[in-house]
Amino acid sequence: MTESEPLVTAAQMRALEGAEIASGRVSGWTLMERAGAGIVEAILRAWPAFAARPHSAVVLCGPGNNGGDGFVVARRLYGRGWRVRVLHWGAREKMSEDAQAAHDRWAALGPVEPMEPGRIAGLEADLFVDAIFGTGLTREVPDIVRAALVAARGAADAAGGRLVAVDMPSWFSSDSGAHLGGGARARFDLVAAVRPMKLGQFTGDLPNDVARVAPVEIGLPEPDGAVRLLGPPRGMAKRAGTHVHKYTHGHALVLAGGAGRTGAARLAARAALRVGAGLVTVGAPGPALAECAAQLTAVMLREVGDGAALEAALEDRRLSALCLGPGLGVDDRGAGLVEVALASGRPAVLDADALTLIADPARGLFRRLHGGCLLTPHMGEFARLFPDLADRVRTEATQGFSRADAAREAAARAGCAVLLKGADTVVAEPEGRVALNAALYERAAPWLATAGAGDVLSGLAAGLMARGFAPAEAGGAAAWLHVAAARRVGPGLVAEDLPEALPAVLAALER
Ligand SMILES: NC(=O)C1=CN([C@@H]2O[C@H](COP(=O)(O)OP(=O)(O)OC[C@H]3O[C@@H](n4cnc5c(N)ncnc54)[C@H](O)[C@@H]3O)[C@@H](O)[C@H]2O)[C@@H](O)CC1
Ligand SMILES: Nc1ncnc2c1ncn2[C@@H]1O[C@H](COP(=O)(O)OP(=O)(O)O)[C@@H](O)[C@H]1O
Ligand SMILES: [K+]
Repeated sequence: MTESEPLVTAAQMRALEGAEIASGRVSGWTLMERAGAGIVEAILRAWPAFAARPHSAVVLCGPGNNGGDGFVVARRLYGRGWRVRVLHWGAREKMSEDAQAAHDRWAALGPVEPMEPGRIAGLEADLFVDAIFGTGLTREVPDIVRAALVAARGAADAAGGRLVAVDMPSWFSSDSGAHLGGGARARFDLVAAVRPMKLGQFTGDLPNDVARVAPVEIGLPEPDGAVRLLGPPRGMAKRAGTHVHKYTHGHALVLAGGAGRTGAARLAARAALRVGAGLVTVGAPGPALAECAAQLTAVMLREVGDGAALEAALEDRRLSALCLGPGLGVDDRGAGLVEVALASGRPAVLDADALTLIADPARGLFRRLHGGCLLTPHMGEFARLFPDLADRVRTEATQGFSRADAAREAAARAGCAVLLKGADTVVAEPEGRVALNAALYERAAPWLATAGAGDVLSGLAAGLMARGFAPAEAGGAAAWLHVAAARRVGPGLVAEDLPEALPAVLAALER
């Protein structure tokens, strides 16, 4: 995968393909041929034994161009000496011209059998290919498709074979990754994803049922307005030079809650320092100072009892970013700090308790958000801030409404960047740009589901904002680094490990 890979919706894919064909640069038939050939290559790369000698395959073809791709795959495998059976669901005459051509070229080589699920269960093959629906899926699949995919998975398991999806496993929304197969489930060993890949391959339910996704290049140009799948962040190295000193890299202030509750802010502060802020200070109320002092060394400490104290601290213009939320408390002191922080216009990460405070309409904080803010909610906090959008993710995902759509709309309303956390973290900007950090597939980091991991994330973002990165850029880089650090530590990870794993992650980025 490239450093930042575009992810599109079905509509964007159709527009891109349509424009490319209309331009005369390429025909639909050529695209289908490239897709089929590329999918076979992806399969052979995934399992070297398949490349070493011919095996056997069953290809399930549907009524649209995804089925057309399936016919090309069948022909290509046959050409490599494979034993291939093709089961078709749909009428040839109703297919597009290109898909009909693919059908006919296969039909000159072997039979096209009707797709009967009862028959699939008894088939023995090393490879089952699902080419029933791709980006054209619009609603819940019919029973026959459900039964066919379940039967294909069962037959593959019985024969020690693999189940591969062409472009999309046929019962998922390519826009939201929502499952459209009722209660039926099947594990897919590979999704061979035509480029640009689809948003639904990296969010929603789909990643839970797919072992890996391999991109298939067919030569379409870069689309506009795509969600960006984040790769390693650039520009993380600290600038060198004779005029560079710690203040060059900014000063982050992390505000802590009361005694006995300062752990979250200390975690965030440590992360901000490790990610390169020149200085980091924890601002704590008087009764919590002793506890913080006992725990902090490189991170500095200052008493910040209330909003007025924060105002005084902010007279130091070198304080270049604030972090509020982890362990802050949802009382009047917390609200006062959030109010002063927002009024100062200083770049600020707002997480956890700060989000709860902002969600409370009686406090009137939401309308004070500005372009220098980054909100970092998990889905629960997001639902407090944007209940209607959270509802839509739940109820309209089957119609294609994604977490990315929700975050985009949320950022527009808030007038600032919104980072919605999860294994599929999305970062949206008010102008509509969205990036996705996928802790999925070869980048899975299940160990991040541990208490305090979110506090570290807000510290990372605050540290990067202190260094001068814009909120969305800082959020995206923080999410990527967070996962990279978690993967370095692996099983047994606790939140304290994450900042300590950063030097190795940052060093690897500089190599
Ligand atoms: N867009 C592109 O640039 C390219 C697309 N290609 C392939 O074409 C696919 C998209 O093809 P299509 O747009 O023809 O769409 P699909 O082949 O995904 O499916 C569309 C067909 O399924 C029917 N259908 C949709 N949902 C249904 C449901 N729930 N129950 C019953 N029938 C349903 C539609 O009426 C239509 O006949 C891609 O996924 C990819 O595999 C490739 O051939 C190459 C290039
Ligand atoms: N299964 C998972 N895979 C990858 N990342 C995860 C997973 N679960 C949670 N995370 C990440 O871990 C962090 C958890 O943050 P949060 O929900 O605020 O928890 P806490 O408040 O306990 O720190 C988020 O950055 C989230 O993206
Ligand atoms: K498919």
